[in-house]
Amino acid sequence: MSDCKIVEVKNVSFKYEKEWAVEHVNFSLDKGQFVALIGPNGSGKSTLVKLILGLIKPTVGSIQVFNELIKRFNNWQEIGYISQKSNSFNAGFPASVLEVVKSGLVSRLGMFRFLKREHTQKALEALKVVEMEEFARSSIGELSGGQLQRVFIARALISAPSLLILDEPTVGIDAKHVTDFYDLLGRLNKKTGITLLMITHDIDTITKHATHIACMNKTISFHGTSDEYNQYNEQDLKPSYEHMDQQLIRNNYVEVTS
Ligand SMILES: Nc1ncnc2c1ncn2[C@@H]1O[C@H](COP(=O)(O)OP(=O)(O)OP(=O)(O)O)[C@@H](O)[C@H]1O
Repeated sequence: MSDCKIVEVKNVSFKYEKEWAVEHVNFSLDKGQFVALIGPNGSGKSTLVKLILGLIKPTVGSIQVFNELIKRFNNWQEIGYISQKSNSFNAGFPASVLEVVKSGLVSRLGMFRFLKREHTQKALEALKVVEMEEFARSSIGELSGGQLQRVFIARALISAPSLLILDEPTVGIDAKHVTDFYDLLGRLNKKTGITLLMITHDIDTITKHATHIACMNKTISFHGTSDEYNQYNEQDLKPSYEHMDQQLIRNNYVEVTS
């Protein structure tokens, strides 16, 4: 499963104007992994994701996606992205769930060319994957936060990406539905082999679902399997946010452990 590097970040640092937001990051994502990226507020997680998406360029270092340097990569359909902003989607927008999912084809087909019957079929299939097909004809405004996130995943899945990146997708979803949502992502990852990279603050629950955990505080201070992360925890070495702060201050950055 892990024969192909989906993302390879090599010694990347990035600064916005004067402040370094990301420092000396070495990080890779292998095919089929479900990686949770955790770390305190302002630790550079979203910045790392923006770098991987090519939205900003590294100040130092290089990034490859699907074995290609990011500046040469143009197959962006391979990457689905669900941003933090999707949580603030205008629920009053007059569209059905099906229409929202089909809009995921706009970047591939252009506006107004996603209305064919085969595209409706694809949208229904994507909704089935996220267990939301019964809501296809509902208005998007009728859905709960958790249901809305599933619809956004379906919208991302309709163009069949190999990598799906999610930036704090559970903000505003109640605890019970957060677990259901992570269960769904875990099933999606196992069934389809899609690679997942997700920023989250749900440190306590995410190890049950993700295959790997990466901890960030400007640099990557820990990157290993969820079991390795739990062992770290048992030895009372869990890279809690406070611990990560101290490490960062002491060492400036800490070597990746895997
Ligand atoms: N557009 C920007 N211009 C200037 N500074 C920025 C910008 N975006 C982020 N920063 C700064 O870069 C640092 C890293 O921010 P980033 O959003 O990547 O962290 P994060 O770990 O994703 O935080 P959170 O968990 O709160 O979303 C922070 O100090 C932040 O204030």
